[in-house]
Amino acid sequence: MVVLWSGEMVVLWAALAVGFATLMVARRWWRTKHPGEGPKLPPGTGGWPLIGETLPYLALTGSGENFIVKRMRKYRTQVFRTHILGSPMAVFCGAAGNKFIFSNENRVLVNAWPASVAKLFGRSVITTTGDEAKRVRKVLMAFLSPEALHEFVGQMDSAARLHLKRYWDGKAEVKVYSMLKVYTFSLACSLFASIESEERKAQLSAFFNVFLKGMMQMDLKIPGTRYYKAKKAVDALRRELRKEVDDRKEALRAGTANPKQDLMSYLLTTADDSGKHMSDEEVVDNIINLLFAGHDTSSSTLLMVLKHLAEKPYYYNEILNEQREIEKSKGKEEVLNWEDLKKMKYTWNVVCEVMRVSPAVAGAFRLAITDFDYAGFRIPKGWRLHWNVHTTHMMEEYFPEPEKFDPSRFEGEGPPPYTFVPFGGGPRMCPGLEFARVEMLVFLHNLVKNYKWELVFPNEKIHMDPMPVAENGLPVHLHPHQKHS
Ligand code: HEM
Repeated sequence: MVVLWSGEMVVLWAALAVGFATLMVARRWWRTKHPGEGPKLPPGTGGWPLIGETLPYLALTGSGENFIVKRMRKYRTQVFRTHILGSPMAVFCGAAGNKFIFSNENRVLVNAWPASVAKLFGRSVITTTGDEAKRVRKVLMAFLSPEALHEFVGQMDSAARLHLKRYWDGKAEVKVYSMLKVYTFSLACSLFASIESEERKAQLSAFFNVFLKGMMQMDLKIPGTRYYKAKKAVDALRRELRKEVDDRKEALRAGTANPKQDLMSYLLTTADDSGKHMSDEEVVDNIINLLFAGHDTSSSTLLMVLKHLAEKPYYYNEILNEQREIEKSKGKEEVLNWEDLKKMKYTWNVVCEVMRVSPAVAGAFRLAITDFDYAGFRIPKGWRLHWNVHTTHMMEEYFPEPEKFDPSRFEGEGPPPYTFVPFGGGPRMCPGLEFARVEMLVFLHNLVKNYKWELVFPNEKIHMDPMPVAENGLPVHLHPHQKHS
């Protein structure tokens, strides 16, 4: 019997491993090119080895709209294939594609974030699927439903007034982008965890910004890299919020905290259908999750609203008239309530039109959990799936003259189903929609009734990173209205 010395063994195993890997790659390539009988793969290309079409996807706009529009026109199908961010991917276009994605969660596809991102978020709403996701979302909705939010409108109004007083009043110029981020983060700290101290908010915000910068990077486990720093920052956030949870539990036991005072209290006291409560870790992870999903999205949307209103005085004036009517119906110190929000129809139509032409979120990703056929094409199990907001919003067949800014599109019945999708749709639709609507309307009410504003750089560029960001932070000249006697 020949005895191989350990060096030979290593070489043999290495050769076997390389051979096996080559076979697997060749098999996958063969299956892609020759899917056998039945429907073919959607039209498209896998691009370059390994990187696929990631570079052209990212290069065009940072969120892929032009990349998608170009291919939609070229292939003239409801779905095309590409290879981005390390996976073969099917891109679903238009209302039919959105409907398919939104209606098939847990049947043929599931919500899917890259593993490195999921690791940072722990066990929370965006990382769970199936029954677990339904359970978590149901508990979250105890706080995010319109009924629960009725109670928070006044608090949001007071927060908006305080923010404007502190950061805008008396200034000739403000940088809108950073101010909006301060507003939405501060509001989230108050309403999610009753954190009011400015010092504490600043500390959490610092951790949070490091986390945001590094979360979409590769997990290289190398000190100094963005992902490594993000991991450290999210661990610190967890520790800080865990302290808040411990204090709150104690206060709830002692009867000195209200079970409905904020998101944290709701999560600690709301049981799921089987009577089980979230663990402390889950409460913390879900608060971090909502801070992430719910503050940059609203501030980026408000950024675009303020830009459009500065450029289009007609819509600004119409909004001002609507908000003045509401103001007139109230006492000076009286805060806004749910009934007032119902009267802000015109303002909301303008916000919707801004979200149509300049959406904050580009779309989302899913994972095919089985082979399936769509529009006459075969989509293999394991592929990533993408639906895109902006491309649908710019389709002539749903929105005539799509480049034209026209809030009247949202009057009456509004756009047909699955065509206006800034918040997604189906079981994974944004659960923060109502929260976002209230926080944005309350802010706009307070801003327009006090100020008009003018862009310092009228043609300031907006780029997607991955949400709309203004090149210079959108500085504006502030013009306070004359006070009525
Ligand atoms: C204008 C502001 C906002 C926009 C445009 C927006 C948009 C979206 C979109 C497009 C999705 C993905 C839906 C999908 O995967 O199909 C999403 C998910 C989500 N949003 Fe929002 N969002 C906003 C504000 C908020 C706020 C304020 C909160 C929390 C208070 C929030 C919490 C979430 C959560 C937790 C998810 C994940 C849901 C899941 O995976 O089941 N969002 N949002």
